[in-house]
Amino acid sequence: MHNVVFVLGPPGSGKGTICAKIQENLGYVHLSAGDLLRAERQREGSEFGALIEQHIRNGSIVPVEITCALLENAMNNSGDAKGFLVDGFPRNEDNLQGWNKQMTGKALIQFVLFLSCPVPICIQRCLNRGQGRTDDNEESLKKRVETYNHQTFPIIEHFEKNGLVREVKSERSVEEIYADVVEVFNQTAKV
Ligand SMILES: Nc1ncnc2c1ncn2[C@@H]1O[C@H](COP(=O)(O)OP(=O)(O)OP(=O)(O)O)[C@@H](O)[C@H]1O
Ligand SMILES: O=c1ccn([C@@H]2O[C@H](COP(=O)(O)O)[C@@H](O)[C@H]2O)c(=O)[nH]1
Ligand SMILES: [Mg+2]
Repeated sequence: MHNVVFVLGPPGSGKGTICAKIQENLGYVHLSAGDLLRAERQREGSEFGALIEQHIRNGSIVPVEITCALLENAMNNSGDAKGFLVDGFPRNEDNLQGWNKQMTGKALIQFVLFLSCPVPICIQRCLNRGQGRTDDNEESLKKRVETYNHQTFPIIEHFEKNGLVREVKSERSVEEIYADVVEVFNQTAKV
C-alpha cells in the first residue's frame, strides 16, 4: 500500500518548491503530476505528446487514464518509499474518480496539503519563474487560474468535507511555510 499526500493549491503557490524540501528532509518521494506529463510529452514515441501539450497550453486537464498511469508507474518504480507527495493532482472530478477507480486498495491518502495563496501573487511568481514553461504566459495563466477556480478548488472542498485538508498559507517566505508544513507532518503523518 502506498502512503500518499496530495499537494494542491493555485498555479505558482509553491507546491514544487515545498515538496522538494519535504523530500529532502522528511523522506517522502515527490511526484509532480505536471512534471510527469511534461516528461511524457518529451518522450520519443509517446502517443500522447501532442494531446498533453494542447492541454498544458490551454490550462485544461489531461484525461485521468494518462496521468494516473504515470503516477502509478512512478510509485511502483520508486522502491520502498515511506510515502509519496503527489503534487498537482487530483485537479478535477475526472481525476478524482479515475484515481479512486484505479488506486483504491493500492494507495492510502494520509491528508491533503493545501498551499493557499492570493492569485495575483501566484501569477507574478509564474511569470517570474524563468523555466521556459509553455504555460507561464498571461494567456495560459488566465486559463489555468480559471481551471483552478472552477475545477480544482471544488476537489479541495470535497477533501475538506472529509476532514483531510491541512491548509498552509503560502504568501510568506519558503522558510515560514516549510516550518508550518513540518508541524502538519508531525501532527498527521508518521515522520
Ligand atoms: N514562498 C515563496 N516566495 C516567493 N517565491 C516563491 C515561493 N515559493 C515558490 N516561489 C517561486 O515561485 C515560482 C513558482 O513556484 P513553484 O514552481 O514551486 O510553484 P507550483 O505551485 O509548483 O507552480 P505550478 O502549479 O505552476 O507548477 C518559482 O519560481 C519559485 O521559486
Ligand atoms: O494532474 C494533472 C497535472 C497537471 N496537468 C496539466 O499540466 C499543467 C501544468 O501542471 P503544473 O502542476 O502547474 O506543473 C496543468 O495546467 C495541466 O494542463 C494535468 O492535466 N493534470
Ligand atoms: Mg509545480
